[in-house]
Amino acid sequence: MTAAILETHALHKSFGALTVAQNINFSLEPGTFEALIGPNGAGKSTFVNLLTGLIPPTSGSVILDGQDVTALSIESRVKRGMVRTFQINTLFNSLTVAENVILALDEHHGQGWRPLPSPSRRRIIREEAYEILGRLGLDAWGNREVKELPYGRQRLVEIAIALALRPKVLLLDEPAAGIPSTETGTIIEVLESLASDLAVLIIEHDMDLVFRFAQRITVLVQGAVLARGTPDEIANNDTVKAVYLGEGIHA
Ligand SMILES: Nc1ncnc2c1ncn2[C@@H]1O[C@H](COP(=O)(O)OP(=O)(O)OP(=O)(O)O)[C@@H](O)[C@H]1O
Repeated sequence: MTAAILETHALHKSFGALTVAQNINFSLEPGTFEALIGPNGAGKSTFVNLLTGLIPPTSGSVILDGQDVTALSIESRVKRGMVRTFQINTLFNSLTVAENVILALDEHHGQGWRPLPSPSRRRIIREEAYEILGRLGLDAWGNREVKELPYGRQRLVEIAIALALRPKVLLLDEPAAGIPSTETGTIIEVLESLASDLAVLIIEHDMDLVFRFAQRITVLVQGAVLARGTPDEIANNDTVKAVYLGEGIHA
C-alpha cells in the first residue's frame, strides 16, 4: 500500500462549547481523488482550514509527506506541497491569465531560483505558465485579462495558480460552485487529467460531480467522520443515506 501523503491523527477543534472537528483520523494517498461531503455546518471548511493551517487545532496533528506540520504556518505548508485553490476574488482581474500564473510561479521559484539573465528567466517561466494553462485548456486565454473570462474559466484559473505552486496535495473548495451544470464536465476533465501522483481533496455539494469523479468519499457529520469508502460503498451505506444523501444517489 502506498504511504499516505497527508494524514491527520485525532484532529480536534472546538470553538468554546461547540466541537466542529471530533478526533478526525484521515489519510490521503498520492494519486487519489477524494471528496469530502456532508450537510451544511458539518465542519468541512473547518477541516480544510485545519489542514492548511488557517486555524490551529485544539489537539491532534497534521502530517504532510511524513512530517508533522501542525505547528507550521500556511506558507510553510504551501512550500511543502499542500495547496488550496485561491478564490476568484484573489485573482488579479486586470492582469492577463498568463500573468496571474507567472506571479504564482515566481512565488514558487522564490529564492530557490538560480539568477539567470532576466529575458531567459522570463521566457522559461512563461513557457512553464503556458504548459500549466495547456493542461487546463486555458492556453488560448493566456493573453486575456482575467475579468474578460467567463466565470467557469476564471475558476480554472484558480486551479492553474494552485498547480503553479507544484502541489503534492491539492485542496479544492467547491470547484464547481456557481458554474452552470453544462460546464462542470470541463472541471471533471481537468481534475481527471491532473498528474497521477497528485492527491486531490475536494469539498463539493454537487453530488453528481462527486459520484462521477471521486475514488473515495469521506462523509462528515457534526464534525465527525460518519463513513469513508468508495462511491459505491457510500451510496449504499444505510446510515449515510439516512443522515445525508437520502435515497436519490446511485453511484
Ligand atoms: N471561527 C468560528 N467560530 C465559531 N464557530 C465557527 C467558526 N468557524 C466555523 N464555526 C462553526 O463550525 C461549524 C462548522 O462550520 P463549517 O463552515 O466548517 O461547515 P461546512 O461543513 O463547511 O458548512 P457548509 O457546507 O455550509 O460550508 C458551524 O457550526 C460553524 O458555525
